[in-house]
Amino acid sequence: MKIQMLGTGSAFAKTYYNNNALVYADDFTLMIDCGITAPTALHKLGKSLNDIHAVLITHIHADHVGGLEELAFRMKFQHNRKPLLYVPSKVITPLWENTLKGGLTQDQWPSIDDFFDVVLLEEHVPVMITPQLKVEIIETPHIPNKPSYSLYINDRFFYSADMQFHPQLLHQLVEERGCRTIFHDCQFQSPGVVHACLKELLTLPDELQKLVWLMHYADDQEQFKGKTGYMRFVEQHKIYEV
Ligand SMILES: Nc1ccn([C@@H]2O[C@@H]3COP(=O)(O)O[C@H]3[C@H]2O)c(=O)n1
Ligand SMILES: [Zn+2]
Ligand SMILES: [Zn+2]
Repeated sequence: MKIQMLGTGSAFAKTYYNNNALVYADDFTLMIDCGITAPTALHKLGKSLNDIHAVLITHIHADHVGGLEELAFRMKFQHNRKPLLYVPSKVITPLWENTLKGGLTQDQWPSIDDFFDVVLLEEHVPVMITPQLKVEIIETPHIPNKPSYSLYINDRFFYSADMQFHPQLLHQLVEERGCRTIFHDCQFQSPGVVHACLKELLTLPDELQKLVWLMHYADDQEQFKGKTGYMRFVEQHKIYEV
């Protein structure tokens, strides 16, 4: 499979788009998260919303779901179809009740099912989105009592959504589950609190750092080139085979 970040920016970055991704497999395009800037980033890449077959949501911060209202309305009015929406079961109610309902609902469309074909995801139950795209959600710590999920794809690629530093999970994925590439959010400022910060990620052993690519970074990313140990930066819009 291939992955192309629509953006690699932190929630408040202004020179990078929101940390959302396009995953390509079997002529199918899955968007991972759809933040405020996702429609603009797609436009910048010359892609139509109609090129997106499905969207997967990790948690309900606006840099991950703020573009869903536009996506839902434009799919309905311009493309006359309902996109597939993969959502962890613990996230579906807050996504509709706390994020989308206010803007989307009207008399004849009272429910999220009027806009999306929803597929609920459960931990430990991988889903075959296409024959070449297997996705498993892993609940990872981000904000207390707000469910947030990272992804383990095709038994070899870990995509953190927004998560606190969790070295045990990274070790387990690499040493016990065959993980070969890790895309990880990274906050430059310490302490991380709700994200892994660079200082924490630099405590990972060299062999693990070599698998790590940093994303979800702030506007001052350039200043940190050469200061990330063996970890590399993901570049937005570049296509990676993983
Ligand atoms: N307790 C919190 C909650 C939020 N935040 C900031 O708000 C951002 C929301 O999107 P994010 O990408 O999860 O990053 C969060 C923090 O920058 C934070 O720093 N501390
Ligand atoms: Zn975020
Ligand atoms: Zn978040």
